[in-house]
Formats: sequence, structure tokens, C-alpha cells
Amino acid sequence: MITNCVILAEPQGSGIAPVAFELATLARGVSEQVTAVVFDVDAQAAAEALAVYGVTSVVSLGATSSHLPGVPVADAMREVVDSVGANAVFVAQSYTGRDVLARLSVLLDAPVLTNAVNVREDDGGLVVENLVFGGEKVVSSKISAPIQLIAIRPKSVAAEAAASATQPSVTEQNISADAQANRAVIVSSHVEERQGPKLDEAEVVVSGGRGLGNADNYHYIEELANLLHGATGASRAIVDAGWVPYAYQVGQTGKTVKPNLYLAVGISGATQHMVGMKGAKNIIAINKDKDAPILQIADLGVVADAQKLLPRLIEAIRQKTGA
Ligand SMILES: Cc1cc2nc3c(=O)[nH]c(=O)nc-3n(C[C@H](O)[C@H](O)[C@H](O)COP(=O)(O)OP(=O)(O)OC[C@H]3O[C@@H](n4cnc5c(N)ncnc54)[C@H](O)[C@@H]3O)c2cc1C
Repeated sequence: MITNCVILAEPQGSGIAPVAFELATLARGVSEQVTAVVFDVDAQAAAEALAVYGVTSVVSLGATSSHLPGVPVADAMREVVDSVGANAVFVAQSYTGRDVLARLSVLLDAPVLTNAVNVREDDGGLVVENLVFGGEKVVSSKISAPIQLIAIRPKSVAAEAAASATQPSVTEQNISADAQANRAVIVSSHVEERQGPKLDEAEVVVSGGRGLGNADNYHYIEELANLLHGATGASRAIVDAGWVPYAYQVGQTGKTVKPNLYLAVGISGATQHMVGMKGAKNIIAINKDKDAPILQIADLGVVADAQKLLPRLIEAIRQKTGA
């Protein structure tokens, strides 16, 4: 085991982004101590949430509010790493996580591994796993440097509560004047409008692909997701075609999802798509080609013309649920 692992618990809404619990689960499996760095949240509430996942201490950086977190958070995390004697830092493979990790790498002169899907212990050190060739192969890497910086893809591991909750200490850490001065100011921001649950957190995901025929038919995916209280997703083919925004993309270069139910409509099942959804508990695929690769991993495969089936399926669910 390593002695201390620092994790970055990014804010989301008024709390902690769920990926922090995945980072904590991984960290406590390889490290005696787990220190979580939080910002822009109520530190006590964050500590209570993180305690369930075995975090042993929490360092609060206060508010970064209208600034990009990269500069100040990386600067403060460098001090946290020094003060707790950390051997590793785990962040989410998110915009903020990557921004912080790159800056931390320069500040600590430490190597970075990104896009990791697992971290395990081997002979007292850490082994980091990455997927290559569209998830077909796993590459295991070992870093020999004293401090290892690792970005982990959300939803790669399940967040699991520790056998017993911890009682993390909560300390405040000020952001240095230099880092304050070098912060980038956010002059405007755009919040993507989306109804229903977030794609990477939804229990039900309904995704559409090129088999929908045209962009207008994507409304069937939206109606179905709405009826099933799920989120809408997409293959890269229809993102590239401009039918839906990139935020909808599931797969290697999009989001990883692990819902209870993944419904793939008119999606062939390229390895780059499947790597982002094959962890779903139940997979239903609708495809007119009985040899489509997605049907090989589907729990239920429906060989049908989606453009004819979807309106009838939607109508049938409406009648059954009275929605
Ligand atoms: C580096 C790299 C990264 C990539 N990352 C991603 C990624 O993150 N996510 C991703 O999705 N892809 C990704 N891709 C692209 C991927 O390889 C595929 O091209 C893409 O997933 C195909 O999308 P699709 O299944 O919608 O389209 P197609 O492969 O064209 O499949 C369409 C499917 O619809 C079926 N169909 C057609 N008509 C109907 C109908 N009327 N009813 C029912 N079924 C019908 C067809 O039988 C076919 O199976 C990546 C590729 C590369 C090279």
C-alpha cells in the first residue's frame, strides 16, 4: 500500500460530483490514507458524504467562484501533496481534472497518466490500467516516480461504501496570492439545456444512431427516454453529422455510462461505442441487421426497422402507463 493518496472532489450543483466517490473507492483500495481536496462546496457536508467512502481527511480551498479552478486548485493541491506526503493524486478525467493535473505535473515535476480505468496495487506500487484499441486490450503501466498523477475515467469503477464510515478531519487551505493573481476569470458561461437525468448518471439511457435515418427522427429517442425517465445518448456518427450535440456521445471519445438499462436504437455496435456502454446491467438493441455487432452483447435484441417500431413502442408504453 502507498501511504497517502490525494483525490480531487470536484463540486457539482451544491454538493460533490459522484465521480469523487469512485475516486475514493479506488484510492482506499491502494492507500492507507485518503485526503480529499474540495472547493466551492460546504466542506462539512462534503466530508460527511466522503466519509462513507473511506476518506480520512478533507482539505477545503474555499470558493473559486467566478474563476477557472485550474490555477488556484493546482497551486493549493501542490501544498496539500507536500504537507500530507502524498504518493499519488487521483482526479476525474474531466475538464477541470485534466486542467488541474497538467498544472500539478509541472508544479511537482511528476508524470501523469490519463484515461485510466483502474488502479491496483502491485508489489507496494501502483499499476494503472488503460483501455486501447476501442477497449479491446488493457494496458497496465507502472510509474517509478515518487509521486504519480492519474486521471480516471468516470464510471470506470463502481463507487462502493467502505465497511465502516470514517470521521475525516476538515482543514482549510488558503489559495496563495500568486495563484489568486494568475486566475483566469470566467467572463461568460453556457449551461447546456437538458431535461431529465444527466447522461452519465442516469439509470436508463436511450441512445440513437445512424439507423434512425435522419435528425428529425431523434425526437423518438427523446420521447422514449422521457417515458422511461431516462437520459438521451447518441453514437458518434450522428454527433458528427450534427444531429445532436457532442455532450450526447457515448463511447471511447464520449461519455462512459453504466445504467440499469441501455437501449441502443439503430447503432451498429462499433468497439468505440461499446466501450462506453458495455458496463450497462441490461442492454436492449433495436437493429434491422441481425448480424449487427451490438446484438452480440445485447441481453435482448430486436431485429426490426426502428423507424417503424419506435412510434408503435412509444404508443404502447403510453397506453400501458397512461403517460
Ligand atoms: C478514434 C475513434 C473514436 C471513436 N469514438 C466513438 C465514440 O466515442 N462513440 C461512438 O459511438 N463511436 C465512436 N467512433 C465511431 C465508431 O467507429 C462508429 O463509426 C460509430 O459508432 C457508428 O455509429 P452508428 O452505429 O450510429 O452508425 P453505423 O455504424 O452506420 O450503424 C448504423 C446501424 O443502424 C442500423 N440500421 C440502419 N437502418 C436501420 C433501421 N431503419 N432500423 C434499425 N436499425 C437500422 C444498421 O444495421 C447499423 O447497424 C470512433 C471512431 C474512432 C476511429
